[in-house]
Amino acid sequence: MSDNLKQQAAERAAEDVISGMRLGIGTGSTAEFFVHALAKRVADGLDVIGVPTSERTAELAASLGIKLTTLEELPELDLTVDGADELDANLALIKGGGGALLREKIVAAASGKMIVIADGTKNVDTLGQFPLPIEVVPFGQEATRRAILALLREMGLPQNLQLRMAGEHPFVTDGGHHIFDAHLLKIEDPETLAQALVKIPGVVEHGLFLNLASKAYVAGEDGVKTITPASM
Ligand SMILES: O=C(CO)[C@H](O)[C@H](O)COP(=O)(O)O
Repeated sequence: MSDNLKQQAAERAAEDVISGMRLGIGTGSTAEFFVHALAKRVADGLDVIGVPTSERTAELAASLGIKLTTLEELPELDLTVDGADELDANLALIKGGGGALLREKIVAAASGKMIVIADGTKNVDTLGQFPLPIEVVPFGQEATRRAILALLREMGLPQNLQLRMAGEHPFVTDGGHHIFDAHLLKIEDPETLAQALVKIPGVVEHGLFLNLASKAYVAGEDGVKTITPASM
């Protein structure tokens, strides 16, 4: 069922794409539905060029005949369409469940607009039930972990960090980094946390996407709802 809802949200976003657009293309199962919907429109003559946010998305999009380039070649994009692990009413997001948060954030920030696509289970009042991914450089990782724990303690947040694993080894991102998943339960002040995390040496990026999304299509039993942030 949730797959069907993801597909509905993705297909709605594909309708917003017009010929000539330079597109950021997200990562994850919902984004994959978007890639399929986009590919159908490309087969019907839509002329777009995409920058994928992961190797996985690049492979799928290329196999379906979507023209691709890199952010080096095309550093300014019109629109990024991507999934999310959580979104609140203001379109603050947690992303990175699929491990692509760094490229996803760079691509979203280089885009004039970002549309989030999700099924209704991703909608939350307060971010934090989904563990917050924090991408770190492997060098000195234990020192970085301790610095993150000290910050969480200072902010009165649970000090529960898990190194993401892929079988017996740490999960490695497309950028060659590792990920700590922070189980925080409720992030009451995402702005302060976001600003403090990036100041820690060794932290490359985190999965709080704030003031990046301009619109979300969220699919539920009663159809696809459009959400825009109250503050924008
Ligand atoms: O941030 C992401 C990948 O890094 C994904 O967008 C997020 O994990 C949602 O994935 P899915 O659409 O499979 O539920």
